[in-house]
Amino acid sequence: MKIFDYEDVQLVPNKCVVESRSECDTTVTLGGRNFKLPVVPANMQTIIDETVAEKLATEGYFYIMHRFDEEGRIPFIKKMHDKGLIASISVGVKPAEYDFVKQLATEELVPDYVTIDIAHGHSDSVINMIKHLKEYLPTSFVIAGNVGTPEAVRELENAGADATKVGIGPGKVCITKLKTGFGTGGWQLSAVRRCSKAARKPIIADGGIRTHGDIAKSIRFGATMVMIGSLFAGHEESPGQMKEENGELFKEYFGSASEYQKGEHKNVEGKKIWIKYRGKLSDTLNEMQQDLQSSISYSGGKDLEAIRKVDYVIVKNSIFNGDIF
Ligand SMILES: NC(=O)C1=CN([C@@H]2O[C@H](COP(=O)(O)OP(=O)(O)OC[C@H]3O[C@@H](n4cnc5c(N)ncnc54)[C@H](OP(=O)(O)O)[C@@H]3O)[C@@H](O)[C@H]2O)C=CC1
Ligand SMILES: Nc1nc2c(ncn2[C@@H]2O[C@H](COP(=O)(O)O)[C@@H](O)[C@H]2O)c(=O)[nH]1
Repeated sequence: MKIFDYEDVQLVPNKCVVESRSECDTTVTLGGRNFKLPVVPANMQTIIDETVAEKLATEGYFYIMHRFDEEGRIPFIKKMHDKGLIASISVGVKPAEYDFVKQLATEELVPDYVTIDIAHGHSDSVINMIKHLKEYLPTSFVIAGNVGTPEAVRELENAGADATKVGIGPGKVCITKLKTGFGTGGWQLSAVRRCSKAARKPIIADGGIRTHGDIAKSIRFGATMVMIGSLFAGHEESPGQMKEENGELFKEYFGSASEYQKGEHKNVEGKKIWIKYRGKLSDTLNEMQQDLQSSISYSGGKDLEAIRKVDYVIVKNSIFNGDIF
């Protein structure tokens, strides 16, 4: 098995067919809707809140609201639908979540997208939740995860998932790889490649994106969409605390399985870091779009499909995926 990660690979340019990078189309379709970028901010409490979700939806970006404000989900769906925006929420797999899904069906509050968000998605608990969602909310687009193997992708797809999310442990605030010895940290790009070869439905590559060029690499190896946490942390709009140190501003970014999220030190697989303040989210989104347009131009095409066909070379081997421990 050929194993590599983002920093080990470079894509090989093809002859340019556009006169300006602005001609390159970065839009993607997921669940029958078009979005401006093949990128979704991570469904984490220090990355997205209702204000950020509304901004993203209004401006034509895909978003997934986190699941950590359980009571807030129903009012959130109502608010988004009242404003004519997509409602995209997350659920877990505990018994109360089954009742929540039934309540949505009873009240005819149908989210457009539902993401099942747990650490070890290749499990009966996720398969059962996919079936429950398909029974009660058959028109919702179900994203299930997280997984790291082709077998898991097939099994979740066969259970009814409309897309799967790939990435166990490559995240910036993830310590799963250190605490358990398992995961796709250090070979996330290869895992995306293996999973996408087995997939019949879209794959969302989740975690380990450290530069905008990694988005193009994810697409080259089969991702339809890329979920990103750390590069979206630290913005003016990012939820969470800000601090000043030696005249510089920082914002917190913590893992969903960290003690900061859980409120206790039990089964902790995440940590907190401070990200240097980055300014406005729109500036980052615009720069991502420009960089991806440039990637498309180097691929010798006019849209994301062109990236999928380019050659690549392995330039080095690494296991730390940009993280310094
Ligand atoms: N993408 C990634 O690499 C990772 C992401 N996370 C994020 O952290 C958050 C919390 O995740 P999670 O703990 O799953 O959510 P929950 O705390 O909601 O746990 C979901 C259910 O799965 C069980 N569970 C969790 N981990 C395992 C495991 N390794 N084997 C068997 N059962 C398990 C839990 O039981 P019990 O707690 O009793 O075991 C619980 O019943 C999520 O947002 C998730 O996305 C966490 C780790 C890795
Ligand atoms: N192992 C853990 N993974 C986590 C945790 N919280 C979130 N995540 C995953 O990380 C990505 C974001 O990765 P990044 O490299 O872009 O920062 C996120 O989407 C989750 O899948 C956690 O506590 N532990």
